[in-house]
Amino acid sequence: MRTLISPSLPPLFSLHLPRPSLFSTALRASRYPLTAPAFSLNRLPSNPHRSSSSRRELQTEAASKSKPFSAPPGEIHVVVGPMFSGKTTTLLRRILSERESGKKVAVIKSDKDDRYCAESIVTHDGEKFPCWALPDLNSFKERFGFDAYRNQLDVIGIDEAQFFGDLYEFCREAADKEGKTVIVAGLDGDYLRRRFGSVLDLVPVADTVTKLASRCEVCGKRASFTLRKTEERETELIGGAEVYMPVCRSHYVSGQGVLETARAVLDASSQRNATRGLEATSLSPPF
Ligand SMILES: Nc1ncnc2c1ncn2[C@@H]1O[C@H](COP(=O)(O)OP(=O)(O)O)[C@@H](O)[C@H]1O
Ligand SMILES: Cc1cn([C@H]2C[C@H](O)[C@@H](COP(=O)(O)O)O2)c(=O)[nH]c1=O
Ligand SMILES: [Zn+2]
Repeated sequence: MRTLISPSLPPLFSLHLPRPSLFSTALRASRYPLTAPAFSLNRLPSNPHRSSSSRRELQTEAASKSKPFSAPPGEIHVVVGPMFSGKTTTLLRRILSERESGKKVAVIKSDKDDRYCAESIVTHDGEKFPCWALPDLNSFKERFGFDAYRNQLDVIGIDEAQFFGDLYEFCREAADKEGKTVIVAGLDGDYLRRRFGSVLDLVPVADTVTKLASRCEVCGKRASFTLRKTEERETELIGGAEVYMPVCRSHYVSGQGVLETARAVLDASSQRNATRGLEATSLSPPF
């Protein structure tokens, strides 16, 4: 593997390029487009064939091209865990603390989650904070106002992040290019412990990742998983304690095994009942 940049030398002079590489070709073709902070304008190499005024022109041109990169870098913080583990509570605390320190904040949640209240994020303990309930994250900038987004917003909280298909693109752009701090709360896994939406895709671009735990409803131990108590099998199913319970690993494994069998039995019986005009109902937890 070849090291292209040596940390001990100034960035532009430290490239070891034995023959034209993609990097040097692009650099020549676009006349110094690399104006992100790592490539400081003061270090533009002096070219004996250029006058100092044409160097100044180059620097001005480069400075104007650097605008998209001129926002200070933002941050991405991801908070995951099963249901009832305190994700919304944690998001709320961090948002309040950012606001107390003078930052301008906004919170977004998926409009799919219509439990409790449409215009607020609400914890399972009833704490609330006003939010934008949206179908996707891309619509946020327009709804908030492009100007207000650019100039009057520092911190964005996102709750129920598993429901946003454009989560990864939105967060990366907000933090990398727009200098925003993004705090993301969502389920890492669904009721079958499969990755949920694109929350986990954020891990490589996140500054911090926190996995919270709840208490197992059966034995009181640490609960890292969510068990669905009803017969439904679709991935997305909005609900609270009437549908889901937090469980530890051993109660997930035993419960899920029994529930899957019960779902299969119910499927078969509902098919039989459908032909007789009856309907199957919900399951009881198998503990
Ligand atoms: N089985 C449960 N049913 C209802 N509420 C619960 C249950 N277990 C814990 N809670 C409460 O939910 C709170 C966490 O709520 P919240 O922050 O909304 O969690 P999350 O966003 O992770 O679902 C806990 O502090 C606890 O008081
Ligand atoms: C496990 C699981 C959950 N959901 C839904 C249920 C709730 O509406 C939200 C999670 O809310 P919380 O703030 O984490 O309590 O997600 C789902 O649709 N599918 C699932 O498998
Ligand atoms: Zn348990």
